[in-house]
Amino acid sequence: MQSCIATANRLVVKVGSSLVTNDGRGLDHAALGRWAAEMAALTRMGKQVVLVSSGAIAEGVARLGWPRRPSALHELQAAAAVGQMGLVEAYERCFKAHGLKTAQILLTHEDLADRTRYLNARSTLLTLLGLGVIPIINENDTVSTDEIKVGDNDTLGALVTNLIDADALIILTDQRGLYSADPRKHPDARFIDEYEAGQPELEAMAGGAGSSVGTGGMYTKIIAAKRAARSGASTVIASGREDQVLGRLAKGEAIGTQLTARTTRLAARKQWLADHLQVRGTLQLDAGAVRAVAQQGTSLLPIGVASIEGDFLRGEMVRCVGPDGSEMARGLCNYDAADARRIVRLPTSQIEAVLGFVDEPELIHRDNMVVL
Ligand SMILES: Nc1ncnc2c1ncn2[C@@H]1O[C@H](COP(=O)(O)OP(=O)(O)O)[C@@H](O)[C@H]1O
Ligand SMILES: N[C@@H](CCC(=O)OP(=O)(O)O)C(=O)O
Repeated sequence: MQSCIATANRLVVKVGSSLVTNDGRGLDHAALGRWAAEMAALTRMGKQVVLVSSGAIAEGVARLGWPRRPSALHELQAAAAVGQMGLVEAYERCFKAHGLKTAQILLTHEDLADRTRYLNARSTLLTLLGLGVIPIINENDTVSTDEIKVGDNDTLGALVTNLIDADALIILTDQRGLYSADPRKHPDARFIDEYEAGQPELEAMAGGAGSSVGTGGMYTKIIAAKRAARSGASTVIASGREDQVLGRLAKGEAIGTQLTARTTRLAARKQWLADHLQVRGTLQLDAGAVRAVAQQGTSLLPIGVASIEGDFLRGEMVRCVGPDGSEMARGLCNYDAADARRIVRLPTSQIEAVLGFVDEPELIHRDNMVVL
């Protein structure tokens, strides 16, 4: 089997607390340096890399000289604030050694649940990647209370994977990958090389929370892989202590456990389009446009739209109906309702003359449309 990382262009790499902090003893600077060197090599191969790093609380606990991880929320939040400083300072230094700039992004659940904030987070991350910067993400633990937090960084890694349409998620941890049972308790457990993400039997293999340093254990990694697979991204769970783990995966070597997404990214996106978004308006297509979209699989151009109902913003979901009023497709409109009204029935070449700008030549791009 060739690792899915070989063909992935955009990657999210998640590293867990026990790895980052030497099992809670304090930041493992040598390990951070090794991962930074490997991620730098990936960027030289043309891949875009986002790092999701845990370890703020564990590092804060070590810096404050506390004997163990506290349980009171305000103490955890205080520890996170102290530890996050050390984390980003160390990463900045490690990436700088390879000529790479870093950016700190602290996210909360609300940033990913609220549509406007979601789009802002997405566009900031994509801008940073376009600039060749390595975004380093963690949950904003100091302001996240139980009710509103993502809770663990495996889940955060999957949410970020979906947020930026990454091709794959790599979860580095303190085990070689997934075993048929927790290897700490079952030394005879069988190693899993590859499995289809989202299969229920995986959840049975992963016990509860793992080490005393991290939060998730293997269970949250399995659920993260299931989540990432919904947007068509496969997940690799591997040991962060394995020599050259990222570089070897990028060369196609099968290391760790690969949890493969069954659907392609495009098919997953279309499923999401079909299921999840609120419809804000209606485009009435002429018979020629219905034929082109439904039978020839083309994008929807303004010339094929007779009229528009509703009030929607650029990027919002609209319904496409035929001359008989029946819904035949849905998609994300490239223009807001007011601009779209001004360009319907016109050839693409006239968009600029009418609006003074061209966002996209089509009203709805094929990739952002699902035909019903
Ligand atoms: N089926 C399994 N295969 C491998 N590890 C497992 C399994 N079930 C539970 N675990 C435990 O999960 C731990 C990793 O989770 P965790 O400590 O939260 O790591 P991280 O900090 O990297 O997120 C392993 O050390 C292991 O003890
Ligand atoms: N945001 C927390 C990480 C929580 C977490 O999920 O840790 P882990 O299970 O080690 O990935 C921190 O930085 O301490």
